[in-house]
Amino acid sequence: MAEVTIAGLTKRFGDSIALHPTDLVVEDGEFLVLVGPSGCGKSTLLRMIAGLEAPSAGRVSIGGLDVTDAAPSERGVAMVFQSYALYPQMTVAQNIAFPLTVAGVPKREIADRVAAVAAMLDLAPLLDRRPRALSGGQRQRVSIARAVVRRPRVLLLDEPLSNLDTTLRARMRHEFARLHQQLGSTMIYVTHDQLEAMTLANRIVVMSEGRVEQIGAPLDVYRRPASLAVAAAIGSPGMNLLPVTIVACDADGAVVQLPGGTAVRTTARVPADAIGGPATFGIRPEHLSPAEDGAFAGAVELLERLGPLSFAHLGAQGAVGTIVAQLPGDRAVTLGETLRFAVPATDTHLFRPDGRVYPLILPPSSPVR
Ligand SMILES: Nc1ncnc2c1ncn2[C@@H]1O[C@H](COP(=O)(O)OP(=O)(O)OP(=O)(O)O)[C@@H](O)[C@H]1O
Repeated sequence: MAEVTIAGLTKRFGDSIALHPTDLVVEDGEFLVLVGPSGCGKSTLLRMIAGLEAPSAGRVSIGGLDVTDAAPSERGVAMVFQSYALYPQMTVAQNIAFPLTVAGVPKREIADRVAAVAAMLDLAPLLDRRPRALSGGQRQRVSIARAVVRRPRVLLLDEPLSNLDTTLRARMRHEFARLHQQLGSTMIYVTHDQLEAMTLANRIVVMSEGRVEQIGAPLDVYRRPASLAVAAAIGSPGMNLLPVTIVACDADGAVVQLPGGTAVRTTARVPADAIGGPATFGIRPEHLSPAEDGAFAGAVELLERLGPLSFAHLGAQGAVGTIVAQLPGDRAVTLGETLRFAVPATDTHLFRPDGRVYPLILPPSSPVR
C-alpha cells in the first residue's frame, strides 16, 4: 500500500508562509495533480513529501508509516524534475541502471529491470547512446525511466514537461497516462498547466497562495469552481468574469445587473443582505451561445480560428480583460461586428466579494451538466 497522508503540513520560510496547515490523503494508486499559479506552494508541498524540505509543522505518512523524519532514500519515493540531470559520460542504459547499481542490486537483475523499463518507455533502441545524442523528450524519458526502475511506491513529478515543446508535451502526456496504468503506483504531479491537470488527474488539487482551494475530479472542478482563484486556474481560455450588482433573488436564484445595465439570471442562492451589493459574475466561453435576442452583446475585437472552433474576443464594458465566446469554426465573423449571446442561467457562476462561490439552487432532479 502506498497511500500518502499529510496532516497539518506547514512550511514557513522566515516570516513568509509557503504552505498553510494542509491535510490531504492521496489514495493508493491515484494520479493526483497539484495545480496553481507560480509561487502557490506546489513544489514546496511535493518536496516535503519527498523529504527534500523539512516541514515547519505537521506529519507525512506513506503506506501507513510516519516518514516525517525519514531520509528521502528511506521513503520509497522517486522524484522526476523539470531539468533532467543525466550523467553525460554514461550511456542511457547506465543512467537508468545507476540507482540500482548504487543500491548493490545484482548485475543480472539490473539488466532485466533496465530492459523492462526501457521497453515501457520506448527507449530500447537508444540504450547505448549518450545523453547528448538524445532529443529533449528522449532525455526526459530516460530520467523517468531512472526514477521508475527503482519501483518506487510513490512517484513524484515536478513540472516534468515544462522544458519540452508543445508536440512533445502532448506525446509525453499520453506516456504518463500509459505509465500510470502500467505501474499502478501512486503519482503526485505538479504543474501550472491546466491542460496537463485536466487530462492526467484522477483528482486535481487547486492551490492558491499557500492554501488548497479545491480538491476534486477534473470535470467537477471545471464545472463547479469553488472560488475565483479556481475559476482562474482551470480552463483555457479562462472563465469570463464581470463585476455585477445583485438586484434580486427568488426561488430560482439571483438576478444580477451587468456593467452595461442588462439584467441576467443565475441559479445562485444569495442571502438577503447581499442584495444590492457587488459580486463577480462568471461564464465560460463555450456557454455564451449566439442568439439574436441574447442578453449579452459585444463587438468582436479579435478572432482566433482554431479549425473546429473559433474564439471571438469581445470588447465588453467593465469586464476583467476581454470577454471570450466560443463559436463554431466555420462561423463567418467580421471584426467590429456586434454579436449577441444568450446567457443560460444554469451555466453561470456567481462569486462573493471574498472570492468564494455562492451555492447554486438546482432542483433535486436536474442533472449537473
Ligand atoms: N528556499 C526558499 N526560501 C525562501 N522562500 C522560498 C524557498 N522556496 C520557496 N520559497 C517561497 O515559497 C513560496 C512557494 O514556492 P513554491 O516553489 O512551492 O511554489 P510553486 O507553486 O511550486 O511555484 P512554481 O510554479 O513557480 O514552481 C514562494 O513564494 C517562494 O518564493
